[in-house]
Amino acid sequence: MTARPGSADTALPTMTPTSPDPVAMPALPGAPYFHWRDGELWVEELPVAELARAHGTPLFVYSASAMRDAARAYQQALAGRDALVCYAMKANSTLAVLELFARAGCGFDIVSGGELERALRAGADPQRIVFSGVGKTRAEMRRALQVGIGCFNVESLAELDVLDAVARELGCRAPVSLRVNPDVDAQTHPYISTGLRDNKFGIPHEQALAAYQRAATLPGLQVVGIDCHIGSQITSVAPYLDALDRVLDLVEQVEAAGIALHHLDLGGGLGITYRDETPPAVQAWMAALLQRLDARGHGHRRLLFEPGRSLVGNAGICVTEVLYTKPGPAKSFLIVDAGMNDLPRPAMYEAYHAIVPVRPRAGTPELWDVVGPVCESGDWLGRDRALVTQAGDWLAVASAGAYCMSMASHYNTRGKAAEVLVSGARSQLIRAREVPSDLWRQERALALDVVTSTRA
Ligand SMILES: Cc1ncc(COP(=O)(O)O)c(C=O)c1O
Ligand SMILES: N[C@@H](CCCC[NH3+])C(=O)O
Repeated sequence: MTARPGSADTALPTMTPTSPDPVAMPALPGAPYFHWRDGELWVEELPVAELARAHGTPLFVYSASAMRDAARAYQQALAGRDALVCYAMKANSTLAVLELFARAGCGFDIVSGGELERALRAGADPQRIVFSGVGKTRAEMRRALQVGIGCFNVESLAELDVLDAVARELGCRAPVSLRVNPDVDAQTHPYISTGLRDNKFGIPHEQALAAYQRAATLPGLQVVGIDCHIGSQITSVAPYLDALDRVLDLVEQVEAAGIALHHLDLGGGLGITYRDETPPAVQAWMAALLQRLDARGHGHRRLLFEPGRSLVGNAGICVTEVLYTKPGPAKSFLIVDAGMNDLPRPAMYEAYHAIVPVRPRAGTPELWDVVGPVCESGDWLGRDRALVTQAGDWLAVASAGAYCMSMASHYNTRGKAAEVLVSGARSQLIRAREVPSDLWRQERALALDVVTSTRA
């Protein structure tokens, strides 16, 4: 009987083993960078088990080649255009990952002062940074202006006025795009849709022309472009084309009003395969956008993109150890050492991640709920997964490169996991595992006299 990571995974393509495997396994979504060799899971030219043994678990393992190739796919699809890929670093903001993308020629999309400092620390060129987000503070604006960032993606009229004031205080002009909310359904999970009129993001497209006219009158602002990001994990081209049409309608109106727009920022959001989704390849998706741009006479414009998930999502896995098996009358649980604090996506969005044994065993699979050690019933990583496993085994949670470590928390005073980056047959620890004292480093012992004894 073939061990499978879950009945739904049967939709994944079957991979030809490089040598006779004791147990044939379907390809992971992160293939070919994560692949089966000699009956176990490998990342590039290293066995995953070797990394787990060396660094312990939970452990995030990333493929540098997967990240580099993903960035290259964008750059190749944009070859011959004046374009910049700004990695949306919220997807995975570990410094070494940022350094990798900076060296690959990417800029960055940031959403906080913290992300700005991380990007600078990683060697980012401030001119290649765009600053999105609905709640930028004055202090964040000031710092971004002082370091000379490329563009603020302004998300409300109120923010325009504040940015104008901050820039004038500093005696400079802030480069701005307005983030337009085109009211387009991205057909994704409601929590990660951002381009509908009900969402908090962007300036409603009906108000955008007036907003541009206002921006053009403010002396602290320099209008440079237009921006639109409609959501995340988008798996079809149609919503992008709808949004692009709305953006181009606006570009034409804004320029007819005498306001020049230098660049178009078309955001990020391209989806990846977690289970059986079939998002368009970057090349095909981009070709459709470029064709529409050309057809409408805007092909000469500078283009910015803000991809996150599609650059890193399938470039990472999380390796976790089975601590206990807990068969029960209603449900059988595999209790593993990674929890919702490490991998929040299932708890937050009921998201699916494939889960496979690092060293598959032969046998008859049983159905398990894979759960973490955190004291919440929502602390699950996978439900009803068909697995052959036992305590002490390592499991790999696939597609864990995006929105896992960057959304990890310290809940239950659990330190964050370690991270390893692999390139060929070499690996580097890029984040050491946190120890408890790391977690209370900023806390202070009680000094106030607030406790009176309740004892008689
Ligand atoms: C403004 C902005 N740009 C880019 C992204 C990146 O999205 P994704 O990771 O889906 O490519 C996001 C997240 O949805 C975002 O909010
Ligand atoms: N955190 C989400 C994506 C949100 C993108 C941010 N705008 C996820 O894990 O899928």
